[in-house]
Amino acid sequence: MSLHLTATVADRDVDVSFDVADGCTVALLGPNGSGKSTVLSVVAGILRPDAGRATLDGATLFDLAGGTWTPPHQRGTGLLAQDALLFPHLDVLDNVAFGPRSTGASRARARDTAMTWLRQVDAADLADRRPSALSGGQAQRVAIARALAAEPRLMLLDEPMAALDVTVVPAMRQTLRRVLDGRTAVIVTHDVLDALLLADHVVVMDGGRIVEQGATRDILARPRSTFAAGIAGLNLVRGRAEGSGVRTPGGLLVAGMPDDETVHEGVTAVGVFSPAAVSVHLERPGGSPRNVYAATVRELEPRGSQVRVRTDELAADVTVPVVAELGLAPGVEVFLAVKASEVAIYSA
Ligand SMILES: Nc1ncnc2c1ncn2[C@@H]1O[C@H](COP(=O)(O)OP(=O)(O)OP(=O)(O)O)[C@@H](O)[C@H]1O
Repeated sequence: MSLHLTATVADRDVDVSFDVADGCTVALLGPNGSGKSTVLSVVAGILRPDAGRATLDGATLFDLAGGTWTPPHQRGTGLLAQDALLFPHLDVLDNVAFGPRSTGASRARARDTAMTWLRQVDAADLADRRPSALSGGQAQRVAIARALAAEPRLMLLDEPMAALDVTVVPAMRQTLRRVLDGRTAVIVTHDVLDALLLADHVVVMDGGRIVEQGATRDILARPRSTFAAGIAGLNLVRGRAEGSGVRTPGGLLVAGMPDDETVHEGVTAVGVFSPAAVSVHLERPGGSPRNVYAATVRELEPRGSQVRVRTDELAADVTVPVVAELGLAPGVEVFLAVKASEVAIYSA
């Protein structure tokens, strides 16, 4: 059940092309407005692109040059949105039985199938409730069962946990991990844990374009886009390779450890380093060779025994006593320092 997609939506400035291999889950990541939901809508058949072609396991979902447009209900795709959108007048069992019923199963058989799926998502005990008597998390479990009961060839999930109380998210993520295992799926998410635990591959979008894609662990370990670095919790500076460093468009030379195989003088490259490797000073530090940036503290964020100090472009993790000693607060001017040995430089 592999998906091949190429699509352009001109008025939203979205232009993408990617594949999802059989049985794999791809996470679509990217900042707000980058086009993730647009891509899902195109695949689901809710939105007609201006150009492009998509096939699912060889069947054409659309081919605009050839004039083919398969309507949403004939695509074999199951869409799970942020909100469960259950039929309010049907009880849970009949909500889930809806898919099998509409493909011709008898009432009894459809209800059997529905019960099987409700068990899969740990919601069998809710079978005779009305949607109005469900919590958000319970309703979303039922929505997952309803989508799966229709036996989709491709599952599309648009931030399925974004509307849920944070306390129910870990259990829901476990359920999704179980039911998506071995299925072909695309999940839109902002959460690094969703990417790590649910997706084999990630596709990172920005401004309607794909800026990087690859195996989840590769992208999160060696991000090449600011967005992927952000969700991986890493600092990233971009520029051109120069000597053993990266020269940013602002003229700053960031010294690091270049990956000799990919980094050649002048290529577009990134310098990537952990906030834990960054020290914070009130005076410009001298001494051992280090990269030093002047910056203004924008935000302080507690992280266990550390505090993440965010500036416009970079972040540093320091201890609480350091925050107190330096009097760090939003608006304070600081110098951030990172040793060249802590900066990985690779082509972008
Ligand atoms: N119904 C619509 N009509 C016209 N333009 C739209 C519509 N929905 C979204 N857009 C525009 O299309 C672009 C992509 O939006 P889209 O919702 O696909 O992004 P997204 O990555 O899913 O964002 P988010 O993370 O905020 O949900 C944006 O410029 C947005 O303003």
